[in-house]
Amino acid sequence: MSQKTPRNFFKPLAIGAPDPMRELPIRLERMIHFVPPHLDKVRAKVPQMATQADVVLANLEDAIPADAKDAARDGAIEMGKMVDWQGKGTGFWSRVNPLNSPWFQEDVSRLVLEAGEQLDVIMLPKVEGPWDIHFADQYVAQLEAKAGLKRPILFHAILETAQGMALVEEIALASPRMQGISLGPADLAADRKMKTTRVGGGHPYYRVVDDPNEDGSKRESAQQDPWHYTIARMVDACRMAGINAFYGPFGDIADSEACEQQFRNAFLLGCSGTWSLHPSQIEIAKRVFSPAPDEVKFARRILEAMPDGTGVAMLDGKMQDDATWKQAKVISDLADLVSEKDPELAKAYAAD
Ligand SMILES: CC(C)(COP(=O)(O)OP(=O)(O)OC[C@H]1O[C@@H](n2cnc3c(N)ncnc32)[C@H](O)[C@@H]1OP(=O)(O)O)[C@@H](O)C(=O)NCCC(=O)NCCSC(=O)C[C@](C)(O)C(=O)O
Ligand SMILES: [Mg+2]
Repeated sequence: MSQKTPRNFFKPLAIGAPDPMRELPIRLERMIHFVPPHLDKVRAKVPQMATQADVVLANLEDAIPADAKDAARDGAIEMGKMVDWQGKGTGFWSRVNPLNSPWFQEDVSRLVLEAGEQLDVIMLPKVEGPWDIHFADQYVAQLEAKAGLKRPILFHAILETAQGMALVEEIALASPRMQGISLGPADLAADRKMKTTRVGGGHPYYRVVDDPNEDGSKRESAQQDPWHYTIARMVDACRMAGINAFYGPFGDIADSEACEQQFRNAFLLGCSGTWSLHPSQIEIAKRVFSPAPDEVKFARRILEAMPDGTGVAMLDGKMQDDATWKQAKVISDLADLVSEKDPELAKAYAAD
């Protein structure tokens, strides 16, 4: 048997570590905003970021130069103390360096021992299989016990390798700490030997061409989404495990239109949120990952038309039944969560 027994799955992995969570806390996580914590100027804006983003993340991994890793770690711990994260209802996460790097051990030990009470989630990059999660799980339990933490720290894995992709279901199920998974399109592209130099989004060469026209006129063609399979598979793995799927980074900061479309496709396919690398992407993510008022109103009409969620009803010529009731509930519940945080949208959802 390669799996733990059901009873042991929810036992703490170290004496004195907090009990693992059986249900994930219900949180609005439309965007995970990436902060380079070694830069004093950017770190100074963290209190402001905490009022704008649902989650603020101290990034210690890629994009932080090797000679700034120590400063980034110090900056991340300072970020933990700069804001009353739980009081504010904003998530505080950190992306640590990978397990095979010279920085992982110190990243995790210092974060848990010095900022463990504030830290909601550790993001683990380049996860290859469940063994990576098991190792980090045990290590964090030891540290939680040492720090006397009462609330367990959760894990978020990034899918960045072909092997991680092939084992995504096992990764999603590896521990009760698993909160979610994001797509890492840049590393994944490299590992798969995709011929791209972008961070997410489409590619002008990846397209479908219409059949030839009889008159020989120019054939229509359109770009396709090279991430469709990956995102859909990630969503299935996450939802099977009862955790959340997230899109990830969109590197062309200047192309807000393409960013919005990529985010929207992920939202429609089931993702709860995305990453923002630049302040301008926070607004895009907020727009996309909050359901549109028209959709919310229609969803609530479905719920009202079928109060106990069974039977059949017609709304505007469209058949509704138990399954559309469930779809409507997803949208309505998300709108409730958004409304708690956003009075403007609460008003728009409630308006006739
Ligand atoms: C892209 C960069 C260099 C452009 O930075 P910039 O300074 O050139 O941009 P700007 O437009 O000139 O900045 C305007 C203002 O916003 C500030 N600013 C700018 N960014 C931020 C930020 N994030 N948070 C808070 N403030 C920010 C910036 O400091 C400036 O402030 P100022 O007006 O007071 O001078 C910059 O935005 C940045 O460093 N972003 C984070 C990048 C990052 O974390 N990359 C790694 C994640 S993606 C990844 O790892 C891939 C993955 C998953 O692993 C895989 O696919 O494999
Ligand atoms: Mg990466």
